[in-house]
Amino acid sequence: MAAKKPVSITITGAGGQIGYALLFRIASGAMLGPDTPVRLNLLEIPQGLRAAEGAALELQDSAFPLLSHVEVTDDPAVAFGGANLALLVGARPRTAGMERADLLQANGGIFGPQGRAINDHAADDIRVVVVGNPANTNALIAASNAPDVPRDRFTALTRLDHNRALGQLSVAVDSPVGDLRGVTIWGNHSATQFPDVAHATAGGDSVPALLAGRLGGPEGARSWLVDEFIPRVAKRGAEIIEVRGSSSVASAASAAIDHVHDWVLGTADRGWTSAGLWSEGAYGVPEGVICSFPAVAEGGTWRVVEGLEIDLFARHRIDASVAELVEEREAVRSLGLI
Ligand SMILES: NC(=O)C1=CN([C@@H]2O[C@H](COP(=O)(O)OP(=O)(O)OC[C@H]3O[C@@H](n4cnc5c(N)ncnc54)[C@H](O)[C@@H]3O)[C@@H](O)[C@H]2O)C=CC1
Ligand SMILES: O=C([O-])CC(=O)C(=O)O
Repeated sequence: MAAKKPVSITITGAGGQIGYALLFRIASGAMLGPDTPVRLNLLEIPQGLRAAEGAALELQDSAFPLLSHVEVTDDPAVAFGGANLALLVGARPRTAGMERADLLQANGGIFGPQGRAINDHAADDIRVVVVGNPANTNALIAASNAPDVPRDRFTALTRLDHNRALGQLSVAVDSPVGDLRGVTIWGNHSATQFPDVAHATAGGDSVPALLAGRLGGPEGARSWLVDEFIPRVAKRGAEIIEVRGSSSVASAASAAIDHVHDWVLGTADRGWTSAGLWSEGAYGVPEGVICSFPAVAEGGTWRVVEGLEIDLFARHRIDASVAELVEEREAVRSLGLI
């Protein structure tokens, strides 16, 4: 049998923390499966090149049978040349005294040029996931600067929020995470996100009913969701920073791998997951923001799961997070970034 052609994967910010947690798992086959060789193109800024080069040395020392080549560069045209997949991790973190507009502008300087480089140099089947924050709006900037690439190839990572929700629910209803279905993260990867369990099941049983059974009825379940579950998931990033002394790294890398794995290989019979996708108007979300939706993937394409009943409580929460996405879009538009 002819050897499979390696999939060319660009990782930006490869010399950073999440990069270091990602590279070895991708090279081991965790993302694309045990029979798909990979070629890794690591993009860094000049200050980050040595760290990326060090990681490349360690990749060589790991002798991964699936790893065909590693390239380290600070030139986006080289890094995205022929790329089939791109994980955009490198971003400008918020520093003391920085307003949101400053952060959006600084990231516009990264994701605009990277979008153009993807447009001009990537392979026709390029698929992009943005991890670097603010992930949804950075993905919007990149997509808007890549007019020749179909919009639905640009996504933002909200799988970490989804996995966090599964982790919390697993404890709350005493069910293995693998038995949980029907959880959704709606909106922005920010504190306004809405982790929604109205349609969730555990081993086939309704999660709202299980919660009510454990928490003294529907009111107890509602209080737990509003006062504990939703804020815990939405603010988990801050909790990790406080406890660990630095932001989520391994869980973020793991979620990025889950996102790409499911996008390329499909969600099959595991039900829906959550992904930040270009809105075409589903659930009343305005077109042209990158919003987290319930989503399944098949044949390399994400599809929003439509037709879910949205009650008034959910509607308010979704609308609030979408309003933030629209505000961010207006801010980057007024800065001339999209
Ligand atoms: N969407 C999500 O669920 C999550 C997102 N994040 C975000 O991921 C991003 C990366 O986090 P870490 O790896 O911990 O940060 P880090 O600071 O350790 O690494 C970032 C790397 O990106 C590089 N970089 C900066 N500008 C670049 C550019 N223009 N091109 C290529 N590389 C560039 C830096 O040199 C650095 O090595 C942050 O924005 C963080 O907020 C973190 C956790 C979860
Ligand atoms: O909160 C942060 O700074 C990092 C992040 O996006 C997360 O952990 O969800």
